[in-house]
Amino acid sequence: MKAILALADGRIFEGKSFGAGGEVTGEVVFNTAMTGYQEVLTDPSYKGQMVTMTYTQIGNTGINPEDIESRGLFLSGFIVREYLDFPSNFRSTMTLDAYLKENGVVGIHGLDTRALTRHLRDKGAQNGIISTVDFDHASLVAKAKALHSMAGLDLASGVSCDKPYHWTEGAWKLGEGYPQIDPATMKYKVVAYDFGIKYNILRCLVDAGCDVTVVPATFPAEEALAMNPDGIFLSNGPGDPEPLVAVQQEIRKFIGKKPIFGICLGHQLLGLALGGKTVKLPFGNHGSNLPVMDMSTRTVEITSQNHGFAVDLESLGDVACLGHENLNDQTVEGIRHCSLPIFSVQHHPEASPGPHDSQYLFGRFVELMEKEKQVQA
Ligand SMILES: NC(=O)CC[C@H](N)C(=O)O
Repeated sequence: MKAILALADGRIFEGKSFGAGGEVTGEVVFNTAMTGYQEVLTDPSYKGQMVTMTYTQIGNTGINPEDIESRGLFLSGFIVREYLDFPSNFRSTMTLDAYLKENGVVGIHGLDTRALTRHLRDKGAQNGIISTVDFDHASLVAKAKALHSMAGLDLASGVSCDKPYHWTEGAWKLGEGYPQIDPATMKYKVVAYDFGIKYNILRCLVDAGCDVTVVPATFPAEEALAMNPDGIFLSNGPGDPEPLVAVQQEIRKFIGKKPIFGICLGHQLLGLALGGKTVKLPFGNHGSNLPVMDMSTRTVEITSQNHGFAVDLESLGDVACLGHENLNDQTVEGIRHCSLPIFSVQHHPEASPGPHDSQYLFGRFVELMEKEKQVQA
């Protein structure tokens, strides 16, 4: 069956349908990861977006029940060069096509994703529409043009959990799967704010020795402080951080009281809570092969990233300094509070998919909590 992708600036790509049929809209972004499409599909930070993979063959490792990063699929469309319907992977239990159908995600394949990526890189990420029901170019472009920009949209509240829960699962091991860890053996009590949290972040926190309670995006800071945690974690999530004003106000209540670690949207929210500003990037960074420098050690790490917004360093004045820098576009990749045990990164140390170079950051969070414990003792 035919499918068409139309961009708001009038560019049209014709291809074939796979996954669910219908008509969907969203901001079109490109992801440069060569593997891990299942983790990309289940990353809640893609809510409101349609993702094109720059890697050409997608579907060849199928879908398995273990590599999911959240309770569902939140992106609206999936765009690939060549969809392969015959997976070869000992863990695969279904095809990508069946998975997208089951979850109502519209897919398009057989289009020139390199031309699409170059277009987005040169003109910027923009709204688009995929349709298997309307093939009129002018009508599709008009619908794409009428969409609201990603800037200004609060999407995190829609993907967060509804009530607090305890997380006890550790990292996956070949032949063993995911272990359940006894919270009694965990040394650090962490309250993790869920703005669209990826499961592997929770597993990495558990592996680092944290007893994790996940709380909804709107959870009052007073209630979190009443749990007497050793640290506060702020998760990744979709959309623009700026409209999440109430969340920023709650985060401010932890500053000076608890060690804080933020990832991606959590990092941007922390920047805003510290009095800084965020900006929308032309096409962002989405992939698992992006170089970053840790400014405290000048070590380069290859990272997993998925963001369209970034913190503006100058707006933070002398409250926080540059913790990490993106070596491709020199954007702020992390910030460190000048005097308090507070830091955050724009990239994803939990990887999933991606290299594990940055996993040491969970250890850094634990070190900050340990130091605080000793000061309190
Ligand atoms: N992965 C994330 O947390 C993304 C953060 C934010 N939605 C952005 O696009 O910049």
